[in-house]
Amino acid sequence: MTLFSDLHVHEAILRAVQEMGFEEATPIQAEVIPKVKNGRDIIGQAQTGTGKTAAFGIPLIEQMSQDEKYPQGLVLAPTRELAIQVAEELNRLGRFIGVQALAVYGGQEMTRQMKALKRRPQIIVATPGRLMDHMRRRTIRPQYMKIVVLDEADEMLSMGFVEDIETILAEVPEERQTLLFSATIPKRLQSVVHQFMKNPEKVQIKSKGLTVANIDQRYIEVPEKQKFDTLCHLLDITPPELAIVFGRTKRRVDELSEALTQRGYLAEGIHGDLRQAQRDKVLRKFKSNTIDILVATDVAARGLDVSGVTHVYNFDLPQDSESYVHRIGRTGRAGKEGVAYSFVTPKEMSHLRFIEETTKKKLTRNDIPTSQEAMQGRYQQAVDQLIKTAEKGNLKDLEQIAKTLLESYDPVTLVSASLKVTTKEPEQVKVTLTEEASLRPKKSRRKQERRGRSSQHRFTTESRVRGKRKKK
Ligand SMILES: Nc1ncnc2c1ncn2[C@@H]1O[C@H](COP(=O)(O)OP(=O)(O)OP(=O)(O)O)[C@@H](O)[C@H]1O
Ligand SMILES: [Mg+2]
Repeated sequence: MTLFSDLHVHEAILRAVQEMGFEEATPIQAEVIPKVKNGRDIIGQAQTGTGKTAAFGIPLIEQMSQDEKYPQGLVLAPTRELAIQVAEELNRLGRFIGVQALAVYGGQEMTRQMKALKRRPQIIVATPGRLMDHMRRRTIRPQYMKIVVLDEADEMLSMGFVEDIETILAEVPEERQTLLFSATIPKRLQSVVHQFMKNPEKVQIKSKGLTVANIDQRYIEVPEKQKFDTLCHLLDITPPELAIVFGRTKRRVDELSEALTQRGYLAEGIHGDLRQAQRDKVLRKFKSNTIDILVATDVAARGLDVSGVTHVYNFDLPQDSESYVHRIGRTGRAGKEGVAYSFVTPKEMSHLRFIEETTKKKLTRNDIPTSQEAMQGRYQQAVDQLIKTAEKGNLKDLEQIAKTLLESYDPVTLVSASLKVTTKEPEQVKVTLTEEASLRPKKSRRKQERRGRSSQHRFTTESRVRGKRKKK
């Protein structure tokens, strides 16, 4: 066990860390913090939800000086939501030491960002496209940057941001320190990565596989047409606290969130074609538990840290095993337990085997849940609701009515009837989703790696659009 004080973290940051409730450093933090302080370039790989943000955030904040006029630290992130989240975490860590971070991302008014830049934050957290806009307008000058962090580096590089990152780094002083983090750093990207770095040291937290042990990973072999009922049944059998359902395309996400709403679940969708204000609103509702199901494309797969996510459903199996790792990693964070279900069509079974081989983790097979099981689940929810209400008390107003009813009916009939009234109706609403084609069988990993970087194919509609980067 390593305490933050053992790592000689600045006192003001120690205070912040305490307030955030961190008792000890996670393994990646314990390894990375001293190394960054020594000035090394670092490639940090550790599983999802293990505190990589603070691993780079703490030493980054420590090296910012308060009297510089220009930003000295830069964090690049692949999505807007992640940029916002990382800036928030840095601001929490930096609040007592007086270091500020600002998120700068597409879809937000330029004027607003320019105004915020006038407050002279020491750290800029940005999506690459918007940062380049600011650099062109000279509203952000990278000449004084000392440290650059590429969070979710593999995603940014395989998304088609390589040129942007090259452009950005060309303007950052050579003698900078470069840090690169992700839960997955595929071999095929290592040569790209090295071009941005000086003799980097790889820090990899040893683990059995790419995924965390506290996620219970299951799969259900299910024909495309039965996926939706299967999802509803699972939601009824074990209602999640918060759940994320991943779909392959934007259309899929729209249709799914609509269908779930029709069936009475509190769900909303998020994807790259929505206006930023809408994306923010949906995420806010999810974080505040106003909705309990977030339906998303891979735009929500990377880095997002929402506490209380108990379940992830891969409604559609992802193309890449990296995407699988990150999607399911939205649960089981910071040592908590989580469950991840993946729906696999019969034709996709070989693709599932490929994912298992890459992540070094076998998934547990589950049968398709039956309507009876779902019905039992709904009854159980009614029972829970009844007991909760009974235990809460404050039922005085109804007591007399209850007594009168008991004079004419027996208690068993009455309780059964009240359960029936509170039980959620079974699937009456007919729902039809546009069918998605099964994924083509994936080549074996070795063959794929031999084919080199050209094999970073990304077939999904979402990724193709994201590849154009402005749409992110
Ligand atoms: N030392 C710590 N003790 C307890 N909780 C921590 C600690 N460090 C970070 N956390 C919390 O753990 C959660 C996950 O951290 P973080 O988002 O940095 O994970 P990550 O490794 O970047 O995951 P991902 O690969 O999904 O991006 C956050 O809520 C963070 O505040
Ligand atoms: Mg992260």
